[in-house]
Amino acid sequence: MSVRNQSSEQSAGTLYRAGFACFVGRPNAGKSTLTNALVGKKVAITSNRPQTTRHTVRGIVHRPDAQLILVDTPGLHKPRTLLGERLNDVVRTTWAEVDVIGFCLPANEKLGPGDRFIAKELAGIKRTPKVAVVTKTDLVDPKALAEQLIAIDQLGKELGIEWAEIVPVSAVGDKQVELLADLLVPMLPEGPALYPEGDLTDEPEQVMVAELIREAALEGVRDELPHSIAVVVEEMLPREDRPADKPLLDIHANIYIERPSQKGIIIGPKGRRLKDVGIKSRKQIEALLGTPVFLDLHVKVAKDWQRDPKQLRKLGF
Ligand SMILES: Nc1nc2c(ncn2[C@@H]2O[C@H](COP(=O)(O)OP(=O)(O)OP(=O)(O)O)[C@@H](O)[C@H]2O)c(=O)[nH]1
Repeated sequence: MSVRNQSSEQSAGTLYRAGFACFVGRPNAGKSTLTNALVGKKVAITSNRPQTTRHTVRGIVHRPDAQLILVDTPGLHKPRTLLGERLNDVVRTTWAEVDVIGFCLPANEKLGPGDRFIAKELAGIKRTPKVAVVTKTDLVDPKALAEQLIAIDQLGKELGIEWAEIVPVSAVGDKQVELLADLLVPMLPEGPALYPEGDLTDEPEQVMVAELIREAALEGVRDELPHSIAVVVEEMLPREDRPADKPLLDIHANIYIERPSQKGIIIGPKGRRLKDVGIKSRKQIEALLGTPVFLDLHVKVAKDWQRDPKQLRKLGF
């Protein structure tokens, strides 16, 4: 078994690498926290670069030697319906397309049926390297950690998964997060950066909120409006005079389209579509920010915004 510690030798070499990784694992395994720890406070603005990946980019690790792009996969579920099976096909396709998969397993919980279910699926993905990431190591003592490492090693043997690495990390305690990046990078293909460094922002919440609205607004009309919508969050303010246990966040956002003729597509008959976009994205924003939200959406025309540098700047590109 090769378990990596900070003292392990690190990859040398001057080649530049760029590629994709995704973290999988059951709910609460620590995937988001780890992504944030790797990427830092900045998140990717990817709205205008659909050609690079079909997957939602969660964050980009920029390093002198590499660019590691972390993408989201939808969760894998025990399929009970045909739709469930189709969704799982999407997950498998993503797994086969990324350059490396990080399988997150919390150090403080015994391997369970949920982990096994995902591991069995991973075993079917032969070509993509799989790294077992033992998360939340700050919550256990060395003995418990050692036992978990052995259990994961055995799980791999039992299911025929060859772990490229088994790496214990603590995202909260900032232990071995850097090492994890060092181990993932050599698994990426050689090649130039896929995103310019400027594609990062310090305002993750605002950008993510705009991105959620944009996704919802594009749903079902992608063919008609492929890249011609942009969303700008104008204001995010807690509503005044609310009791402390009933906060409300007011969010005002504009959906920009290029031509007046596109307005009808976004708004829909009797405004129904825009209303649905509002309901759907509000739920997701509430889940993201953990607070009730009042979402005020407006549709505006910014003529030919994709071709106008001034407009592009205003729209955050
Ligand atoms: N102590 C400790 N807690 C952690 C660590 N990483 C994550 N957590 C906590 O574990 C919980 C779940 O973490 P998330 O990062 O949201 O897990 P996730 O896998 O993204 O969860 P889903 O979004 O439900 O799939 C949160 O309460 C985190 O604060 C860690 O390194 N140490």
